[in-house]
Amino acid sequence: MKTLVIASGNAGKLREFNQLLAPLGIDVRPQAEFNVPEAEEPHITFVENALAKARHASRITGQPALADDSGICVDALGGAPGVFSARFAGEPRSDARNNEKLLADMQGQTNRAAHYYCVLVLVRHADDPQPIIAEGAWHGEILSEPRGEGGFGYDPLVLDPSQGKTVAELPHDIKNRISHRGKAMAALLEKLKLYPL
Ligand SMILES: O=P(O)(O)OP(=O)(O)OP(=O)(O)OC[C@H]1O[C@@H](n2cnc3c(O)ncnc32)[C@H](O)[C@@H]1O
Ligand SMILES: [Mg+2]
Repeated sequence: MKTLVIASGNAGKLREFNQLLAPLGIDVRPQAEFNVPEAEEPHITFVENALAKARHASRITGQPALADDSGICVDALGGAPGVFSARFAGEPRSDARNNEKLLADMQGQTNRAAHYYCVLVLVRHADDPQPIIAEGAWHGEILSEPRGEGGFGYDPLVLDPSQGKTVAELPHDIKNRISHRGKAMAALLEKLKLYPL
């Protein structure tokens, strides 16, 4: 069984990576198991932040590492919160306060279009010159009040019009199939066939 360190401290992401990868026989280990501290995310692009997180975890653990940098990009807010999604309402980070801020910023907006975006970066070792990079997006609309109990982060506010449900109302297997992260993972697994772990 191949071991893969997940370079994330987000419990919601870790749960989804487990659901996506454990059935494939990949032994998914959160970086916390190896006492990897949180990495800096100083960059203005998702891909640079994901690469920084993957390298950081791989350097400390000596294992291959997979990082995810993701966020919600809202058209009427010029793409915000984007790469700053985790800390939209400042420190300490809180999904509840981030969601309140998003609702406040969207008050009176008629254009509710938004998309989730995810970049995954896998490095075999910290100095891997050929990181595997894959991305996925998921388009939806920002509601004016939360619905649903599942998922994490902004999920109660994001409606998938084709499902008629918020992401927090979708069963996790459906979210994993159609989400930004699920699509990025499918693309990553295709690339991994060419360059196995
Ligand atoms: O960096 P790590 O440790 O992985 O954890 P994080 O929560 O800080 O992750 P990011 O820096 O990638 O920030 C992504 C934020 O975007 C939001 N987000 C990303 N994917 C999401 C999803 O599937 N559902 C809901 N919110 C999501 C959520 O608020 C995350 O905190
Ligand atoms: Mg982060």
